[in-house]
Amino acid sequence: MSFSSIPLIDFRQLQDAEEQTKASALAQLREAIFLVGFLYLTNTGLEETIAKTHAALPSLFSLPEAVKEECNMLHSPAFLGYTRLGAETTAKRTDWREQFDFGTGGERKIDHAWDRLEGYNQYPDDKTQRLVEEYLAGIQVVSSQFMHAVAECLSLPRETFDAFAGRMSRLKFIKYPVSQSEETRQGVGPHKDSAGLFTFLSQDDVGGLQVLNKDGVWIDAPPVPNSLVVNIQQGFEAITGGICSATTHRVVAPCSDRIRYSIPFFLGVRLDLTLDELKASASHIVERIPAADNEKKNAVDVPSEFLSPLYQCFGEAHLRNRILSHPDVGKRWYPDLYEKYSKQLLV
Ligand SMILES: O=C(O)CCC(=O)C(=O)O
Ligand SMILES: [Fe+2]
Repeated sequence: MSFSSIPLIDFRQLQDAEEQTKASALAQLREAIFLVGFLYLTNTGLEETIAKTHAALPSLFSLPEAVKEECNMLHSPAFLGYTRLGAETTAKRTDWREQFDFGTGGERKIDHAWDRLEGYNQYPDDKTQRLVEEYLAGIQVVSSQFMHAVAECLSLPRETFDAFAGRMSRLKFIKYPVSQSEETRQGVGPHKDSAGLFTFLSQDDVGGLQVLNKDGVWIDAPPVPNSLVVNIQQGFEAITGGICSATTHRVVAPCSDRIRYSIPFFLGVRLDLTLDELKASASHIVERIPAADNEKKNAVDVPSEFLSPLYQCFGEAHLRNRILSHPDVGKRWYPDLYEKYSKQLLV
């Protein structure tokens, strides 16, 4: 099978009262997730919140440098806060973007290094805090209902994936400046999202997002008005025993003279889960997953930290990913782990 376009799934139809409509939407969802590997979600009911948030991004990123620097991610062992242009690395190259990371974290008992990933937000101002809180309130409901639909499309009880949900989900506001040279064309390099189960990404109308299809070919995910691009993350990949592989994607910086803004939400997974535990607790899920042919994709793909036996649990794999993506933050808060992970090859 070859896929050069991305399926559109109507969120409202996934919970339609009319049985036939719902069954057909669930069948489309099943094919999109397990055989194609990514999708656009429409009709989420969040259109107004999303439009309002996008409208606020240009002035947020135009705040004085000193205000943005005050909430620099360097102050946060949870990797929350502001990242200036040039401070982030993916696939060993510098990403050409600026961003704010937020989360649904808070007070945690710290037993392991990765427990520190679930920490406090840093806001540049009250207006941004209100926006983030409104966005999170809406997207948390949609993402949780989406997970219920994923279970239903496998003929599993609706709540099946609730047991895997993490305490912390993440939200980012991203700005990709206009790229002026070949070195700055990597908006973000090829990667699989590592924070959890699924990503719900709102992009503006500039374009530049690409996903790797099952044939191992990069295809454009062009802007579709009022939609969210849904990607599979490494947490879901691990729950499915690696059968449903995480979506590899990247952003090639816009060649146009326009700045690009995007807003990804990463639905979190439990940091304490281990691969061994999953083998025991998720076997009834794995047996329902339709197998896709990933051979060509795997030949050119980036590795999955979550599936590596090098890490004790999801939390450690996610922490490694954060430390290597934000090396300045990693060196500051986790110097020993930075040394260790930066020398370690994924197996
Ligand atoms: O900005 C985008 O469209 C994608 C962002 C992304 O993949 C990420 O931040 O993980
Ligand atoms: Fe991503």
